[in-house]
Formats: sequence, C-alpha cells, structure tokens
Amino acid sequence: MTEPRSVDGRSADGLWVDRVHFTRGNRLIIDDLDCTVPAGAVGALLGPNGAGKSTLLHLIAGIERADAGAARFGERDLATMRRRERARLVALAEQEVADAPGLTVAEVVALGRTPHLGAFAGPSERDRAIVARGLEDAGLLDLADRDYGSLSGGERQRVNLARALAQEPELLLLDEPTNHLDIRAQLTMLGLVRELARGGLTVLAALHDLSLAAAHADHVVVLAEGRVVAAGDPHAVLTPELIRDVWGVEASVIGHPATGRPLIAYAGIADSPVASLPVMGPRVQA
Ligand SMILES: Nc1ncnc2c1ncn2[C@@H]1O[C@H](COP(=O)(O)OP(=O)(O)OP(=O)(O)O)[C@@H](O)[C@H]1O
Repeated sequence: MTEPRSVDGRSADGLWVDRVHFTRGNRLIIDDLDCTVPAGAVGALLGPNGAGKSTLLHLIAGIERADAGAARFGERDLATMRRRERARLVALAEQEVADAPGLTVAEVVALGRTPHLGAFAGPSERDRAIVARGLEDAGLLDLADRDYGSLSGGERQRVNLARALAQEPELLLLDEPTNHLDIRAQLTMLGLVRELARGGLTVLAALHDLSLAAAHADHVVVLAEGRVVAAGDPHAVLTPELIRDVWGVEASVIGHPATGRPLIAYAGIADSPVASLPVMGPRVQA
C-alpha cells in the first residue's frame, strides 16, 4: 500500500499503519505490521508484555523512526511531517511526563498548548480556556496548583491525559491509560475517551484489561511478537482460542449481562505454551 485506500467505499480517514518494520540493534521489534483505526473510533491495542505496543505507539507518534513502512493519518504521512505540525495532529499520553521538574499540574497541562503557540507569543485566552477545560475533563481542578512530582500514580495518569487533550489532537495515542487508576477512575477515563471519539477524535489505546478494552473499544488490534495476529470487532476477535494462543491463558468469553459486550472470565494458565503463535496463520488486517 503506497496511498491511503478506500475500503468498501469508506474513506481513508483515520489511522493507517502500513508495513511498518522496526529493529533495535539486531532485534526485530515490529515486523512488517499493518493495522488501521477508522476515524472517530476507539481502537484498543492489546498483547502480552513485550509484544511491541509501546514501540508501535512511539513509531506512530514520531518518537521512533521506522526502518520501513509508514503511519498515516488520513492522507498525511506522520513520519515526514514537521514535528510541530505532527504535534498539532497527534498526542501521545504516556505514563510519566519526563520534562516536568518543579511544574504544577496546570503548568504540565499547559505544555500541551506548546505546538499551538506562536514563536514568541504567550498563551492566549483560548489557550488558557483549553487548559482549564482539560483540567476539568480530567477531574483535576482541585489539583491544578499541586506540584506534579507530588502526585500519586493515578493522579499523574489523569494529568498526562489532560496534557494530551490540551494539544487538541485529531489522533490520541494512550499507553496504558488506566494503569494506577481505581475502577471508577478507569471507567471515567475510558468514558471520556469514548465521548471524545463521538466528537470525531480517533483513539488508539494500549490496554492490558481485555474486558475493559472490549467494553470501550470499537475495534481491537492484537499484537504478539511485533505482529498483528488479529484485528477487528472485539466480539469477533476476543475468543477463548485467541486468548489461549496469545496470552497462554484459559478463559471463557461471555456476554455482559447488562451491555452484551464481551466479558472475559479467566480460568487459569493454559497447559499449552504460547509458542504456538508462529503458526497462527496469515496476518489479519482490520
Ligand atoms: N530501549 C530498548 N532497547 C532494547 N529493547 C527494547 C527497548 N525498548 C523496548 N525494547 C524491547 O522491544 C520489545 C517491545 O517492547 P514494548 O515496550 O514495545 O512492548 P509492550 O507491548 O509495550 O510491552 P508491555 O506490555 O510490557 O509494556 C520488548 O522485547 C522490549 O524488551
């Protein structure tokens, strides 16, 4: 694929990862990987530890550069666009903000406006309003003046989301956004993400909780050993067989009594090792 495609008459809007290949030293980390997330959809990026989820998010966000292949948003190639332009299009919320020594929560969130500020201009009223909105959406108004370094893991996670939202991206990448969050905060976080997607935001979130992913994602992409082994509707993808093959865990998948979404009940470690993966058949493209 060299150009964004139309699939079944749908437009090429959304995220397209096309044959991305990435090695570190001699180690193959991402292996000729294709996947898509339709515009305005919530995509969940799933897979065991070390599968390549964070690396793929870094490649899409332009933090790492692929050896081959491309990530596009609509018709725009994310790797070749200018950094500032890309930062107005794509935001990545990771678990820690590294460059925040001595900053308050509000100041960290305001960093999200950087790509929108003029060369020597300070923040405008609109910039301030967007930061205030991000703080409010992430439930951080009470913490706005606190030192970021003094926050708990869950509080930091919400700041990182608010900073990414302040970027006003069209594509939001989230790396384990529910890590450290209590159950109510997890549901609030993913509920907010869903609401933003209804407003047109495209989201790709690396998650470990399969039931939580199935409850909130329109679309799942399952990685193992740097490859996509399945992708599509959570109902179709998250089967007991796939969970056994990819995670080495026995599970039943039942419909949630209230929502009908897949609910994964784990029964234990599978007898068969995960080593069956290389024979899982051809790569599946969503
Ligand atoms: N800086 C690095 N140097 C060498 N190898 C790395 C580096 N960063 C990641 N890797 C390796 O790349 C592979 C993919 O890592 P990655 O962090 O993308 O996986 P992940 O799916 O996000 O895992 P997790 O669920 O544990 O966060 C792993 O084998 C990891 O050890």
